[in-house]
Amino acid sequence: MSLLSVEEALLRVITKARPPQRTERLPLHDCLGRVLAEDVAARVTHPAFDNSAMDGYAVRYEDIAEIGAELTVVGQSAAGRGFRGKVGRGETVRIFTGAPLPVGADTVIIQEDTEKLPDDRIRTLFAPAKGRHIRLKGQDFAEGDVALAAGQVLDAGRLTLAAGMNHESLPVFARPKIAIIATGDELLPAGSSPGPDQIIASNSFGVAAIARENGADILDLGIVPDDRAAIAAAVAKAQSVKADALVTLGGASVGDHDLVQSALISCGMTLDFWRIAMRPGKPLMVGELTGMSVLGLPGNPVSSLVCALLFLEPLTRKLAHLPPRWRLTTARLAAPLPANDRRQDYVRARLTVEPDGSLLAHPFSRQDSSMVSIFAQSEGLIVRPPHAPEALSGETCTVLKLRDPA
Ligand SMILES: Nc1nc2c(c(=O)[nH]1)N[C@H]1C(S)=C(S)[C@@H](COP(=O)(O)OP(=O)(O)OC[C@H]3O[C@@H](n4cnc5c(N)ncnc54)[C@H](O)[C@@H]3O)O[C@H]1N2
Ligand code: MOO
Repeated sequence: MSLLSVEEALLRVITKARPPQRTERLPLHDCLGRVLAEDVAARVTHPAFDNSAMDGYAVRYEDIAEIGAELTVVGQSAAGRGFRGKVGRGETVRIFTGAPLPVGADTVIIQEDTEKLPDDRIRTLFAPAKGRHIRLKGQDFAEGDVALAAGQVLDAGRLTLAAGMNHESLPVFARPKIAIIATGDELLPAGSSPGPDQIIASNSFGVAAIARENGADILDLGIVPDDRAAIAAAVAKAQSVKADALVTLGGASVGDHDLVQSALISCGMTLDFWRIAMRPGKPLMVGELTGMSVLGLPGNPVSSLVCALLFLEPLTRKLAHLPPRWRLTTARLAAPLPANDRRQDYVRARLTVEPDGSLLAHPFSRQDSSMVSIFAQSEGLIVRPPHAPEALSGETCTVLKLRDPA
């Protein structure tokens, strides 16, 4: 059986996904990490008026071109309370950072470059260039300038700019809705008392976390038994809330109780592919059901998490209009690895930082895809391409980073 490569599988997941065009208007504080749905133009000009960048004195350049000029202080311009008069020959106005530049002045001399004389007079100790320490009206942006564009992700700088442009709310794309169904007769919710042969369903939490941190809202449809009608009922729920994607957990393999694929096909799903050359995660299934992307993840906890990182994360980001996240980096192996077979391997590893800032990857000796404790301790996954030869300690390897090393 020839298996689809990880790259080909990812390409197929991504090219078929259609990002929803739903938008909403949110207060700025709720916009962090959201994606702008429209271009945004400035409602004001910034700076709104010529103003001082420093605390000092507003002067006429021609008066202070020579060091040692003596000037009379005729008033004060503070932020929010400007000087209404005019600066004439031999005159200056005490000015503070952000305060409007008075009429007549064209330069600011900082107070450290002056000394006070009796009778409200000052002497200059330095001759700044003409126009020094002045922020000109509109030098940042002018009313009507489109300074933020549709598709941009809102971060600290862009939120500050939006507020500065006098927007209290912004039009953003709605977060895509992703429904999750855990399947398996053996599963019980976390916090319950497992009887014989029962286990706690854990995967939904990690899979939901991956979707959430990449911009999705989650609809956790809970646990359904290995039963076609029960699976169909849960799928109908996902359709009724118009989920943009459906993720199933478990029942993806070839056992007699692995019914997810056939149940979904009975519901009308078009199967795109099933099974890929990857470890863990071989039984990944991908399809489409009434406009909903469907990802069938394997039940083993580590398999479902690795598949979620490799396929659900990029799918979610596309549905959320977010750019791809670049998780790959390089490290040196702290231990040798055996030659690989035909499946691209994602080897759980701890990462440490060397004194020169480079990363060292320490593969765990136990890689069973049921061992969620090992995954939870891993800072990265060493990527072993299909048929990679044996790797020696100290060799450079590619790592998919899960979190920053401590
Ligand atoms: N004959 C073959 N057997 C298997 C193959 C194969 O190719 N031929 N593939 C293996 C691989 S690889 C994987 S991965 C698993 C995946 O199987 P399923 O997706 O059908 O998963 P289940 O059988 O439902 O569960 C596997 C394992 O994980 C536990 N599980 C399931 N759901 C959850 C959950 N939500 N939270 C925590 N743990 C869960 C379940 O109890 C099982 O122990 O198939 C291999 N078999
Ligand atoms: O690919 Mo399975 O996910 O090996 O355990």
